[in-house]
Amino acid sequence: MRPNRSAGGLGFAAAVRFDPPASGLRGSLRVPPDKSISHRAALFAAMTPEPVSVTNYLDAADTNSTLAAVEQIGALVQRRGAGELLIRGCGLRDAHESDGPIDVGNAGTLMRLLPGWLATQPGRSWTFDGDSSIRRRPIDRIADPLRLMGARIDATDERFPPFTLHGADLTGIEYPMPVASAQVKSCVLIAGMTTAGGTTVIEPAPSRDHTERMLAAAGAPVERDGNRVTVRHVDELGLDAIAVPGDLSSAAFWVAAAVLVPGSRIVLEDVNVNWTRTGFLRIVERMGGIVLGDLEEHGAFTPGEPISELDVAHGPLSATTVEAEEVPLAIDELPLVALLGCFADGETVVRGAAELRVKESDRIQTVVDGLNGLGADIEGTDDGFVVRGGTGLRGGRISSHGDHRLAMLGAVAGLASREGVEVEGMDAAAVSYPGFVADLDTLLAR
Ligand SMILES: O=C(O)C1=C[C@@H](OP(=O)(O)O)[C@@H](O)[C@H](O)C1
Ligand SMILES: C=C(OP(=O)(O)O)C(=O)O
Repeated sequence: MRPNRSAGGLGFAAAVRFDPPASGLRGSLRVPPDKSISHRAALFAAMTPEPVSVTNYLDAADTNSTLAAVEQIGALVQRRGAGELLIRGCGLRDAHESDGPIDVGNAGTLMRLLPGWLATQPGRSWTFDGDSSIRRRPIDRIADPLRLMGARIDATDERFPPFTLHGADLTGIEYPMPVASAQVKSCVLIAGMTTAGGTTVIEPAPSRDHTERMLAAAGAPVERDGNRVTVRHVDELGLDAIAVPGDLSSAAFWVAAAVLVPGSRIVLEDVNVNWTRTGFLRIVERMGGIVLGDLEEHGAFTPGEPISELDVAHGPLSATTVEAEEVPLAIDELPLVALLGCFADGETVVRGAAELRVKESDRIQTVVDGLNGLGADIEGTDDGFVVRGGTGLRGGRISSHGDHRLAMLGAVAGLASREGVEVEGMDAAAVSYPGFVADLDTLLAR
């Protein structure tokens, strides 16, 4: 049976209702292409002097901002069909100055990675800006290492967009990162590949490694030694083709929905199962949820990313604790851990996740307020949350606060609740998953 869903309102304020379905989610689905890998595909293609073919590129607001940005600095993007692009780049040392500011929209990844490349262009400057959410997100985390390498960055209140970046001939550094952030690591490695002696970043804990994999595929010498990642000098990148796999962070919403809604059994196809992204699946498994898939690192996709199907069924859950070292491996899925915690026996705790406070919204505050408003018993801490679970959710109304992951969290909460949930600002899902509601219809139609 179709869910009872009604939409009202205009623009970002549109509210959409998600009711518990009469039977579970069923069938198979291809989730959208990976957002992190799509951003990197466009950026790396733009840095490459020869044309690069990209297939299965994510057509969503964030990754469209990246295409617009690379066009603004001189790359030509030919759109050949759904998700199919041919990108003719500028080469590593010839990014053009842009007429106006580069608008990163809502995309933190674009705002933190592109400066890594542009900082290497001596004598040229660019201004970056974005939406109201991006203007609250710090850039000192990339400005500090880029300044140590020789670039100049003038930021609003020292650490926020809009900011202006002045490129320079950079010097290599060895950089112990104060936060476990794949965006900072990627920025420094991208900048580092033009430095004479190379550049090393030291991660406090492993984070997603798509940049390292793409660097290696493009011929940039990159090595890992424990938590140290070093990139060495390269004159130009060489890449022919990039095929983007399915996004685990988007798949995670269906994993949670299938685990929570009685009678569910679904298969998600061609999902990227890079170990640095599958922390959420390990957490779900620890809570007693059943997700079957081939999570070994083989079956490589281009360039060097493993994929698998995920076979997920409804089942009971028990509480778990997520500690700091697991956080970067499941960072964007932690709101879903809070939701699962509401249905799990015992107390679910997430610690060491203060980074959630500087995402598209303060995801500790918005998750805690949002789920408590639906009948949860969840308490925020400085660096995470504590959920007293087992009673499920009544339902009610939740705001996305313009945050795509909050919007989709609200939808899944509605499916799992007793009385249904109205999500205010569901349109925010278009940042990473424009087809979310249509895909839900597919899983409810079987
Ligand atoms: O490198 C990336 O593509 C990303 C890294 C993570 O951010 P941080 O590096 O800030 O943790 C993640 O939250 C974001 O959605 C995408
Ligand atoms: C935090 C996210 O992305 P970004 O940092 O690129 O805005 C996200 O997608 O949840």
